[in-house]
Amino acid sequence: MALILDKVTKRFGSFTAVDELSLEIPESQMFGFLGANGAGKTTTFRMILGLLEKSEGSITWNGESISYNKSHLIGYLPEERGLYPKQKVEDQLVYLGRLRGMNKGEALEQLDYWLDRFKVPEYKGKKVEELSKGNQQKIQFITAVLHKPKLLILDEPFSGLDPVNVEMLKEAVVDLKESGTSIVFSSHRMEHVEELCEHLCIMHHGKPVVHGGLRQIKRDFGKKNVMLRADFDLSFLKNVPGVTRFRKFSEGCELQIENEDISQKIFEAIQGKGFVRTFGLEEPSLNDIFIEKVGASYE
Ligand SMILES: Nc1ncnc2c1ncn2[C@@H]1O[C@H](COP(=O)(O)OP(=O)(O)OP(=O)(O)O)[C@@H](O)[C@H]1O
Repeated sequence: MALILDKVTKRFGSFTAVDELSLEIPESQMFGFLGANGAGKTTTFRMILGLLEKSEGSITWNGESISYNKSHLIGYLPEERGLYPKQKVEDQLVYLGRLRGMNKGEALEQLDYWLDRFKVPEYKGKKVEELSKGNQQKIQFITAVLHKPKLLILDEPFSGLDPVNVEMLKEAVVDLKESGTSIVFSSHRMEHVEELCEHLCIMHHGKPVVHGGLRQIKRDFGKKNVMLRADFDLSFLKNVPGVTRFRKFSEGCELQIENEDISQKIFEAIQGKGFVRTFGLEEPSLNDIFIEKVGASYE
């Protein structure tokens, strides 16, 4: 069973923000949504949650329509964080937990668990406005997961966090996935999606330009990368037929090649030229795939 979007479209007046989007998001997995600003990710999430009316199409979770406001099975971290600045963390989260079907004891137990896990137990009695932006985000994440949702939608969960907190949050979502939660998240950082997701979708102008399993997407792309480090100038390799991109860096270069066979030609071309320290054939990165399909990088 899964979350299924069938030809989902959202129009704002004459502008189409999401255009006949069909996706199958498998259960108990992590699904990544990539796309440039304005690609339609948040609009899609809001339609999945029933917070925004679809213009066309259908969305079902395990065969039934879903609504964030009616179901305690869904957790949501919105892009526009929405905690009350003047209220204490404890009061606010107990209140929100109760709205999601928990009693006070359960909400407090979960709150303590998460505050300890995020190494911030002292925030319990603080007002939200007293916390830094990144720490407010951790509290907002706890709000989304407090009631142990089965489907968790996270809009840009890692944005604005320092590297230590990014790791902490990543570990938390991996654990949630392993305990059976289905997680859908958006990110501008392709390496996060690459690291965490089995399935993904790259949105572009409201359409999915790439969609499916990460391994299959990379296999279908065909092109590979060759990493080279050598004690001689490698620039001549950009002229080898089948080399589609040449990137020089301090100690070597990265070549994008049309297919795996070209690596043999590269190997032959460097014979006898000097000392080669690294020669590696690598899968394309999601960034490579994004550049090819969308024509621009996020970074
Ligand atoms: N309420 C609205 N009225 C009119 N246009 C809207 C509305 N909400 C979103 N849009 C437009 O729909 C498009 C998709 O927006 P959306 O917020 O879904 O993008 P996104 O992929 O989440 O972008 P970002 O990465 O910047 O958050 C944008 O062009 C946006 O301006």
